[in-house]
Amino acid sequence: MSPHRLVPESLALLTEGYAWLPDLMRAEGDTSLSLRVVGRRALVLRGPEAVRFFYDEDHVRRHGALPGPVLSTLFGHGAVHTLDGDAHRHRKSFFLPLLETDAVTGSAEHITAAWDEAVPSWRAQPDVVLFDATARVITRGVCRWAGVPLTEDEEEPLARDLLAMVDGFATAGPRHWRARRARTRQERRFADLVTDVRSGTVQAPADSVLDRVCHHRDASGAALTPRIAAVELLNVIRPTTALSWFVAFAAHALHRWPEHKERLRSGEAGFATAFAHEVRRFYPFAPFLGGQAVTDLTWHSRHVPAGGLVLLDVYGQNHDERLWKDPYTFRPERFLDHPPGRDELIPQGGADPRTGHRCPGEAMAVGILETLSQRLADLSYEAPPQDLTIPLNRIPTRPRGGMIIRVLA
Ligand code: HEM
Repeated sequence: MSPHRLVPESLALLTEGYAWLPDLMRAEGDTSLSLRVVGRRALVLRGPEAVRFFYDEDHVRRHGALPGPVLSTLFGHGAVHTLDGDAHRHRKSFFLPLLETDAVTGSAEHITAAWDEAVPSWRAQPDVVLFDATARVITRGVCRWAGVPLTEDEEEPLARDLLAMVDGFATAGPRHWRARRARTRQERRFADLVTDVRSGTVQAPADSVLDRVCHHRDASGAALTPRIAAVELLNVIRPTTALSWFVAFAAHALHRWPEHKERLRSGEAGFATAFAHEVRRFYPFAPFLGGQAVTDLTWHSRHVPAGGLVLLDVYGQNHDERLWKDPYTFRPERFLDHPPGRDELIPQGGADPRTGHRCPGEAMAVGILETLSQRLADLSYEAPPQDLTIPLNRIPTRPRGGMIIRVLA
């Protein structure tokens, strides 16, 4: 096989989705790959050792690596995701308190309370699209926890915009334009909120996420502009609401393998955590991560010149049989026997979140997914006939019908 493929790979990504890099790796019989992506040389890699290589700032930088359409929808221009070195470390320090137990338990408590408030209204409806209903629950809970004021009327439009920003980042056409409009609208609204807090018109609860973003200073010592503060505030609220994808997947898993319901209900030590990890490993969400080679790089005899792309095959690594026995079997027990190694399970990035780009919301994501999976197992509902397929050529994907449930009295 030729070392550098010349097929229009951006097109392959759009048509093949999550299977794109794993299929190429399989054809190569290897854990790394050289190819061209929109005319640029690229190195693709996976595995715990590759994770450490990828997260070494002497090898890969993020600035200039993320395409404009991804920034205009998913992350926001000027976001922490795009920074390197000192600028990154300073900005990241705003997010690091999310790793603390207070944030993990506090956010989960607020979101679980919002779930409990919503359940009676679900009973009154014939059918509930769990994906959409969960987004509304999480939006209410995370805003309360973060100190962001939100009236009941504002909940649904905000939840819809937050989902749209994630849903439209990897596609052209109407989903993408909806995502851009959603981001423009919410960046404006959150920037106004920051301005109001700074002027004293709105009170932010002391030490809340809202309070902290208004006072955060960058490496230069300057306060964040209202727009950048809005971008980073959204980088807490938006991905938390994106947990709706994992909750829909958790419901899908409980539908296909209902034996896990009893173990979730029983409160068995460690099982809910193992279940949350397996949902994050098994189901597709982030396909891969990308950066730019700082210098000419060689990985396992494959080369990429300075300025070329380096892609970490996230979905492929989470299903690599060298790391996971029977990778396509949903088996939470694997994490009871063996808690995930730092650089093995990487649905939210790898290496150390304190120094690199790994997701600072990972512990929150696991905590929220644990409690909402338990709530789901406790809920009395049936799933009416619906399309449960999860198309792998759609990024991000989910059960086609959004997991429709009928909540019983
Ligand atoms: C649905 C659950 C989530 C998924 C799948 C997810 C996934 C990811 C991934 C793949 C990255 C990129 C890592 C890298 O570039 O190396 C990331 C970064 C990030 N995530 Fe998450 N995340 C989730 C939830 C959260 C939550 C709940 C928060 C905050 C409360 C959060 C905040 C962030 C931030 C701020 C970054 C950028 C970090 C940096 O560049 O230093 N995420 N996330």
